[in-house]
Amino acid sequence: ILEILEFPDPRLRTKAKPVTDFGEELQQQIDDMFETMYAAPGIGLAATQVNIHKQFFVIDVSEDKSEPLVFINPEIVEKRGVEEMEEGCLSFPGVYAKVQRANEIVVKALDRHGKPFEIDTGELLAVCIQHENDHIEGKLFVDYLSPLKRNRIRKMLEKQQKQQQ
Ligand SMILES: O=C(O)C[C@@H](Cc1ccccc1)[C@H](O)SCc1ccccc1
Ligand SMILES: [Zn+2]
Repeated sequence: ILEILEFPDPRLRTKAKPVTDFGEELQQQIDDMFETMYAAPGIGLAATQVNIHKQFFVIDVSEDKSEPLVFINPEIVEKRGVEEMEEGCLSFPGVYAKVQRANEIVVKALDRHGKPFEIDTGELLAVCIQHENDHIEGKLFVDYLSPLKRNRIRKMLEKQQKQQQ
């Protein structure tokens, strides 16, 4: 289980680098991220959140952990429509906020063996891909909120973190 960075940790703002080596280290990191995501529990987890600054994330929106997906060096090549969803984030325990995102997207990425693939998807999977893709760009869902709301969330989490020290 990997430790998940919590806002306002500045490392969450790091821009991840493209993956070039698909060897053992990456394979182990992918397995560790799935284990961490399922344990959270969550339906997505980006490498940035566990302080690995490489461009990849894992997702599984299935009910029974049956559809693990790995997106490496992802590129969202098309966005259509708009939908609003109440989002959570493993880096913001207990924080939920409405975010508007495209409701249909086309994504190009590499799988864990470096093989290119493309998917055209919508609904929860599309929202999750956009949420995770933001993470590897150092963008967080609170960036879509007003500065007032973002500061309130920061103060609340800093208070929570002080109590845990
Ligand atoms: O990146 C993360 O922190 C994991 C996120 C992924 C996510 C956020 C918003 C909307 C969809 C996915 C969540 O912690 S996973 C928890 C969750 C579970 C069911 C539905 C929405 C979020
Ligand atoms: Zn998140």
